[in-house]
Amino acid sequence: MQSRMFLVGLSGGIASGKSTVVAVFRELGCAVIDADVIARQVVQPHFLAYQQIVHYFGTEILLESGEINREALGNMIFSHPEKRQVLNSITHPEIQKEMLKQIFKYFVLGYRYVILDIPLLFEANKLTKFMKHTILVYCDPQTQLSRLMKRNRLSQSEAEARIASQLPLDEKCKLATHVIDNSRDWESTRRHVLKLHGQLEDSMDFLLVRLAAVTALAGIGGAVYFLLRHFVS
Ligand SMILES: CC(C)(COP(=O)(O)OP(=O)(O)OC[C@H]1O[C@@H](n2cnc3c(N)ncnc32)[C@H](O)[C@@H]1O)[C@@H](O)C(=O)NCCC(=O)NCCS
Ligand SMILES: Nc1ncnc2c1ncn2[C@@H]1O[C@H](COP(=O)(O)OP(=O)(O)OP(=O)(O)O)[C@@H](O)[C@H]1O
Repeated sequence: MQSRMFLVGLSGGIASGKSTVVAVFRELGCAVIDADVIARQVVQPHFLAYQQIVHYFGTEILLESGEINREALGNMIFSHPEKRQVLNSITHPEIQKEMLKQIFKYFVLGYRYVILDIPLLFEANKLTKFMKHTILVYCDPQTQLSRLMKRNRLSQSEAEARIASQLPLDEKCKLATHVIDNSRDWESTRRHVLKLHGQLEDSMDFLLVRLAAVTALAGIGGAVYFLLRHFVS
């Protein structure tokens, strides 16, 4: 097991391309934790968040199977900021607990860094202080809108409401340590991810070099102390 590990936060806007970028990092063997996947797990029936959601939003947001109707809940929260706030306050603590467990798992497995894909990373800015790097997956506003409308089959006003529920991408760009522009074709995004992956691996080497230097200095200090104690009276 390695002794030092660091966290890399990855974020973006709705439909800006986080999953697309993360797929390349996974292909390169990186450990990735996806907050959207965890957000789906923690609202399964019998989980605490599920019970709280049904209690607040009512049984009309349930499918016949008893599972949460995500489309209905999405329509409700993206057009009502106060309802969105309630859903966030129910789900976010559960998501964070599960993320911590998974970070620990990757630490035990010996990974030197873990990429945390968190859509609301910069909105909940208290998380960024734990991260050595933050990556923002950007795409220009028109491309974001059209990709979101196409993928989720939304009208323009529905898609705009979802985009408006998050900090503007231009603002997030200023807060990130790295920006990947996903406005163009897949291949140009892929090239950018490969380059950034190289930088993350290099910063890992730098950590190892620092660790080696500190160990060497401690060894030299110990040797000097030993010589002084035994040969200088
Ligand atoms: C509202 C829900 C039911 C919609 O589900 P749906 O399957 O349609 O979308 P999915 O979960 O795949 O999210 C897609 C994207 O929507 C955006 N989004 C999701 N929740 C929120 C939110 N509370 N505020 C702003 N944007 C959000 C993110 O960019 C996310 O990547 C779902 O997103 C949810 O439960 N959200 C609350 C939990 C949360 O904040 N998740 C974001 C990760 S921390
Ligand atoms: N470079 C690209 N060229 C064309 N289409 C793209 C590109 N990148 C992503 N897309 C498409 O845009 C949509 C959004 O991409 P993706 O799902 O990766 O975004 P996301 O940020 O993970 O979204 P969300 O946060 O809403 O889940 C998808 O339908 C995807 O296929």
